Amino acid sequence: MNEFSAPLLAAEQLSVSVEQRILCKRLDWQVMPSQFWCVLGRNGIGKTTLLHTLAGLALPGEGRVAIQGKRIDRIQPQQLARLRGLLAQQQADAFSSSVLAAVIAGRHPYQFGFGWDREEDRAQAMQALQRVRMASFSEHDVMRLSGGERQRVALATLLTQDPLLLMLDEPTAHQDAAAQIVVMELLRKIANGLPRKKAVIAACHDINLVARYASHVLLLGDGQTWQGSADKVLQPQLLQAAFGCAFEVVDNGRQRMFMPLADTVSVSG
Ligand SMILES: Nc1ncnc2c1ncn2[C@@H]1O[C@H](COP(=O)(O)OP(=O)(O)OP(=O)(O)O)[C@@H](O)[C@H]1O
Repeated sequence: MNEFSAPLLAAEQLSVSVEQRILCKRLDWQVMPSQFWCVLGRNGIGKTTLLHTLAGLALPGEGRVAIQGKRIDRIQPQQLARLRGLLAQQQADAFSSSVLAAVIAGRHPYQFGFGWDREEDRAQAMQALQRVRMASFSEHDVMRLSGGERQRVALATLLTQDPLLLMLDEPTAHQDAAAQIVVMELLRKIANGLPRKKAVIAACHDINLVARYASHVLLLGDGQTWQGSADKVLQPQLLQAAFGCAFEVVDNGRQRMFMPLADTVSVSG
């Protein structure tokens, strides 16, 4: 097995809990290079907790996570930061900094000695800002950005970190309609990019963006998960089982769209 045919990420019999509640039980899951997985499921089902566990930021209740065949808890932090990176759902800035400085921070897994940034680090950071359409903000203060702008700057930081496995918690949540396309196109391009060594996992809420861009879907339901190609998992009956409401499928000839049916959603308090 070589680096292209071996799983980039493997979860084996992974159970994830919060306090006494089991969010995910004995999950077996493999992410191969060049795949773009989206994780779907209702609020509070455990997408963030699962991503944090897969990233090695939280311990699993049972089972294990391996990246390129190596247990994640046995990988040195600097090496781990080259293998996987996580875009958190929200960014908290405790102090002022320029956008460019915040993005250059993504180069830390490659810095040694005093850790001063090199010209190539700056160039890489500027290129990442261009890819997320934020280059003109490079000298702005991160504390003065809008929510959507700040999130795209965080995405640029992840791009400069340049890990093999990009994990993103709701990367389109704060983005307008056009910016959502920019973000999802970028993620698909990264997964598909030559030499096909990378993969993307993104927790998402927009089923139609997922249908348009993801190659694979992990759908979390209560005590149950469904996984596979996006076409296989994005089925109205599976979505209904996971979200508790019915979906109408509209096919415009280019793409299937999933519309939740309002009269199947319980809105009474
Ligand atoms: N630190 C914590 N302490 C206690 N419970 C927590 C903690 N963090 C999360 N939870 C609970 O764990 C469950 C899963 O939360 P998580 O954030 O993983 O869900 P999610 O699927 O990402 O939700 P959303 O779609 O709303 O972002 C929720 O019920 C949440 O209330």
